[in-house]
Amino acid sequence: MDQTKPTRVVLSSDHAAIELRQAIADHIAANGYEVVDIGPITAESTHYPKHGAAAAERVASGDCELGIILCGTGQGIMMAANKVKGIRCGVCSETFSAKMIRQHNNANMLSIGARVVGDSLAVEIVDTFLSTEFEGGRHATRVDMIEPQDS
Ligand SMILES: O=C(CO)[C@H](O)[C@H](O)[C@H](O)COP(=O)(O)O
Repeated sequence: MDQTKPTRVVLSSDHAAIELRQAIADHIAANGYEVVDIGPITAESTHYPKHGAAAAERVASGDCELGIILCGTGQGIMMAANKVKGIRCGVCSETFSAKMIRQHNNANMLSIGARVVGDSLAVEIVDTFLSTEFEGGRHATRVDMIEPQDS
């Protein structure tokens, strides 16, 4: 990461995670990250695929360096994000996985289930994800193999 300017982090969710998304946005903004919260604003029922894809596009385009997305389980919105070329998103319910998806998988997006983990654990997971760097080396070879090869 370029340490000379704040890391831009895109946030999105579906209706199941509006309050947790706001708590995460406030927390990471207070810690010096630039938050790009692309909504939705209300808790009206909505469709997680469009919100996962919209956040993923922000990361894939380079507008944001990292992304954090949330839905009820974290699973559906993660699946949608991972359909976007260049996105590596993992669902985490504990901090060890949040550390490893950065160190070994160079994940550029994190997904959390608001109906799975409590708010304080979610914030710990976010902090771990944001503060862990990719190790490179043998892991870079493997991460390169994830991207579909053009035929
Ligand atoms: O967990 C989810 C997908 O993996 C999402 O939160 C879905 O929107 C969830 O299925 C929502 O269910 P709801 O009964 O419509 O709130």
